[in-house]
Amino acid sequence: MFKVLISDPISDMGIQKLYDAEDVTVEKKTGLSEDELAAIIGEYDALLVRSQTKVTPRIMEAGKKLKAIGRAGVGVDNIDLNAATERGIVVINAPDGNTISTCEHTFAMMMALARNIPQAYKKTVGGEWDRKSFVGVELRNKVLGVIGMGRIGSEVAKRAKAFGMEVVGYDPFLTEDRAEKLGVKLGTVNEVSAQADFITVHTPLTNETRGILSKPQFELMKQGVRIINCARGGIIDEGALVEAIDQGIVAGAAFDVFVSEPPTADHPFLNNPKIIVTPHLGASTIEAQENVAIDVSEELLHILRDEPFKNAVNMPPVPANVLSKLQPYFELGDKMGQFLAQMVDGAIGEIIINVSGDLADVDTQPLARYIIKGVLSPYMGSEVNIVNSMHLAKSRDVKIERQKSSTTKGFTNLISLTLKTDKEEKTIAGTLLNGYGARIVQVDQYPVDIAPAGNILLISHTDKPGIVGRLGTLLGTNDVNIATMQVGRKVIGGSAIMVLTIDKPAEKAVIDEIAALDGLTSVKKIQL
Ligand SMILES: NC(=O)C1=CN([C@@H]2O[C@H](COP(=O)(O)OP(=O)(O)OC[C@H]3O[C@@H](n4cnc5c(N)ncnc54)[C@H](O)[C@@H]3O)[C@@H](O)[C@H]2O)C=CC1
Ligand SMILES: O=C(O)C(=O)COP(=O)(O)O
Repeated sequence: MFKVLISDPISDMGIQKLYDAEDVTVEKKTGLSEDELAAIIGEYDALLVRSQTKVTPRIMEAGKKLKAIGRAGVGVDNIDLNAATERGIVVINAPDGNTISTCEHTFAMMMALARNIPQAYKKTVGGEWDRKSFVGVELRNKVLGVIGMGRIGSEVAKRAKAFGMEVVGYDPFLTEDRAEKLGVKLGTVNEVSAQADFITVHTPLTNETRGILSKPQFELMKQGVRIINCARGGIIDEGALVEAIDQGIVAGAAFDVFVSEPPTADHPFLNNPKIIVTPHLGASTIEAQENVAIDVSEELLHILRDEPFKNAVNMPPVPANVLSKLQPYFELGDKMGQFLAQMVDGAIGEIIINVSGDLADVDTQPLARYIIKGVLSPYMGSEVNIVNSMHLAKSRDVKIERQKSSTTKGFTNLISLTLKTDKEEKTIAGTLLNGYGARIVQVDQYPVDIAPAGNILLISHTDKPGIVGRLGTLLGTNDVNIATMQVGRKVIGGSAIMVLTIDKPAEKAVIDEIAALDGLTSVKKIQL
């Protein structure tokens, strides 16, 4: 039974799938301090959060069973992604479900700002009928600057066009083509700053976006510009904004987010009549909360059940066409990695993955994650998974090389895997055989046909009469039943290999006895 902890308020309707799952129990405990969360997180397989819970390295360290952290929303700046990746914890978000709500909140803020609605409301309910202090501006014919033209920024731009605004946008990934489709003029941050009457930001908070609008940009802006931030506190420098308002450059600002949330009572935004604020409400609609909770719950179930999932934040996305081609080979890759790692002696220094056939048409990085996981798992057990396998290999200075070649040796696809250790270099090759499934078809220079599963003995010996018989007798006396057996050699009387699948793992004492047989050079026990 998987245990899921929900530590922020999340729509009950949206997480119904989790409640309904027979293999999952759900517990809700909101408003926990870091100490309180650290004390209980060890019991849970998954944690579901919004933006309040700070998922620090300490929480992950205490979360020994944590397999996944789900973020019911977009921004994951409250989750330490590096710490999650190092520990093999998948972090998923729900990137699509709150786009429209946040876009609409941005518009609500822009209009409230243009017409002084919060300030006018306050006076009116206070008993004053003040019409002259709140003369606003129209949006029509104004220039809207949008920094960050992703999901939310693009939706804001579309609506701005409907309001008769001209839009100038900046986003390092915005192509001329897409800008044209959206009817948006492209500009740099400084050009946007200089041309706009309203500026709204819709980027994540990163080292590049922190303070993207600061003193130098405010100095370029038109007198009377209005600024909106419904993305993340810190993208617009809070101090520089207050200064620009005092200097009369900025006529007003609308903020949904703060550098530190909630802001302290003396925060300069809270008593400035030109700044309107909301408490991080962008995604707070019934619809958005249901959408993100549904999306994240479905993904969590996939991860817990070891099924394919799509919105991992700490793994590169895999396009659907690549996934459909590679997915059948994931298990083979994992097993080949395990097989070869148990075959070699010495410390692994380099892993070379070579693919040929149809597989060579696509980016093999996702397959490589499975292969590396397989290579490392005999040493690291369940500590390694497809999220952290690359990271763990690199952090141990293991070189990973991915190659493609055109020789398939008669197979439709072939994966060839080489491990270089400080003592030796070994290669195996595997494929999926139509109707037969995964097969290892080559061990070093010997052609073989091995289903990569169960208990395998890999024996190197000299090709001479009697060895097979002696080995069979020895295993029989020790009550080890041979299921399949293959012998491979290049020349008569030369070096040869034997591959046996046996019905139960051979004890160490039996392996030692086999190793002592005359004519044997090595015996390796491989468990898959
Ligand atoms: N206030 C709220 O409640 C909510 C806030 N958000 C925040 O809104 C932001 C945007 O969300 P989405 O549009 O869904 O994300 P998105 O990933 O679709 O868009 C972000 C865009 O920012 C762009 N970007 C990244 N670095 C940039 C830079 N240096 N300069 C300019 N553009 C840059 C990216 O290329 C991307 O197009 C996120 O920070 C998210 O956390 C999202 C939902 C609710
Ligand atoms: O999705 C996002 O990035 C948000 O900022 C929404 O945050 P919330 O889930 O409302 O705490």
